[in-house]
Amino acid sequence: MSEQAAMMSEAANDTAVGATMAMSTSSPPPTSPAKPKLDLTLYLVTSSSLLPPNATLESHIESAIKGGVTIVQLREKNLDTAPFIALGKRIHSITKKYGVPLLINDRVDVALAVGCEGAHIGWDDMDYTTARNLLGPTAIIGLSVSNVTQASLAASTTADYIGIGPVFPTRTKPDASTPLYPPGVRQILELIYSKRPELPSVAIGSINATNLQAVLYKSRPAEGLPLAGVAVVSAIISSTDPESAASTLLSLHKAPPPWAPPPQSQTTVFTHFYLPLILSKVVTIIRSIKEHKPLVHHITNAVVKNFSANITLATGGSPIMSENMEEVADLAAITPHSACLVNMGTSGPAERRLYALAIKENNKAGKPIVFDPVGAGATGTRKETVRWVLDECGYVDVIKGNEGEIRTVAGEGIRMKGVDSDVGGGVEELVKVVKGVAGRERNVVVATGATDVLSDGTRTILVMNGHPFQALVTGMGCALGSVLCAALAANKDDKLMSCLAAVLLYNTAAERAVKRDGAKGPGSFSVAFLDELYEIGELCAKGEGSWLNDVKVEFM
Ligand SMILES: Cc1ncc(COP(=O)(O)OP(=O)(O)O)c(N)n1
Ligand SMILES: Cc1nc(C(=O)O)sc1CCOP(=O)(O)O
Repeated sequence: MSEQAAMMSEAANDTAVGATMAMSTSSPPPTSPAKPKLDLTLYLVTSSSLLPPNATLESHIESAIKGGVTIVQLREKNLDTAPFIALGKRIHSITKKYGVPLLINDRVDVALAVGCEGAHIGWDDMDYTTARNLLGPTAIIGLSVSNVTQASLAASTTADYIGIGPVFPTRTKPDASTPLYPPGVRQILELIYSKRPELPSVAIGSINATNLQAVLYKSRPAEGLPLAGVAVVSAIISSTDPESAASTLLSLHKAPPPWAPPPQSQTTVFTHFYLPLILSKVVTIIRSIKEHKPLVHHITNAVVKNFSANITLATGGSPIMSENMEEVADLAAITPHSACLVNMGTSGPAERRLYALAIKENNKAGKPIVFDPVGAGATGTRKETVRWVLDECGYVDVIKGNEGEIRTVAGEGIRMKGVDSDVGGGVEELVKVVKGVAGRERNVVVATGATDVLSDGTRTILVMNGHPFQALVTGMGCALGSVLCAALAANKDDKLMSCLAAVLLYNTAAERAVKRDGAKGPGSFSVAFLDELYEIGELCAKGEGSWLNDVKVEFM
């Protein structure tokens, strides 16, 4: 008998996690044991090479289980068979104590020898059918997928779960495929759901305490199973306190993300029948800006700072223009009513670091972020900045841009001339794009133009108010970001409703401004516009909504 065969036969006599977790090695016994309970909430995948100095894998795994890890995978790329099996047995004796399943990565032979609960199989490893035949029907078998084609094949097996990755670029697996980012994970979840609706999945690849909630939130399909959990290597294995690293990840998994609207808060039905109710909410939101005087932290371009500050003040908000990295966390936490504008009008490497920090800190504090992808399609650098902000920096509550910018965000190969948008698609086409981006990002998108299009992916509104002079004043477009921030900071319940209030305020102020005496061109218009913003705020403070009599909105 070979050494490997001897070990496999010895392992068959080992007891797995209780009787229920034993797995068969040949033909199943007459009364087949049940499959071990599979809880993928927090999946620890190991790598001894990433342990901190002096730590042992055994103690690290035990601590991580105490912190809340629900399943462990032994993934050791540089171990020969015998030491791999020996390590597997030591780890299994720990995981069994806690009733946590242990799987072996890639090596079905080692899984059999250890007598643990199953194996995780990659695309280049043993084929699923052979692995299932060897491990038996009660073993847990997981399969890796990195694209929809693999997902389709994996979902046609009887695998117990799917590992989807990499979500982000990761140093832990140098040969990993192209990152999927949360929207790519969502596409795979939708595909899996269409083939095997009950099949659970985990995501893997650079998931940590900073991005876990964004991964779960942004990858959630409109219909079907969300991710059952996340799988991590370095976030726990490289920590010097694996118990607290695991418990932090677990609590983040269980808590709703701070940016999620309170349950049942989005009750506004956007139809013409409800227009009076919608407009009365608009008045309430603008009044609440006056009441709360929300702080609007501007990270914006040099060209528009002064104008944006004045617009914020006229609306009833409190502007601060700060690009100091040291202040970002304090500004996000200083008051319950604040929001942050990230406008990439003039952006270089230092600004990009600032955007990342601002998004992270405001996400943590549950404060809304409005992202303005200025000139998104103009250069490769800007396109990459947009991709990076949305895919890798966290969650942005609102994306506001002109048609060209929003189409670029959607992934269209628009070539913009600077920051202007003259892509010339029809409104119907733009509605599809705006809805698509909002659905993909699970946020609100505001596309500005002669007709403004607002959508949260489900509810879509067209606003046909405003005046052509708005396009002739530098900073007019950017400063709408300030008003969106003020409205979102004052009312977090329904973000689309807050955006609608901001857009109606802005465009109605423009229409009223040109009717003022002396507003004959863009210069005098911009002054009259500030006055009108202020005056409409005063009207709303008195509960007065007659300024909304001329609104032109369409609900879709
Ligand atoms: C939970 C989980 N998902 C995916 C993988 C990746 O497995 P694989 O494709 O076999 O790559 P290696 O881990 O062998 O590098 C995983 N291990 N766990
Ligand atoms: C083991 C593994 N599999 C991946 C996949 O894409 O299938 S990514 C990956 C490494 C995950 O490690 P970390 O959490 O340290 O980034």
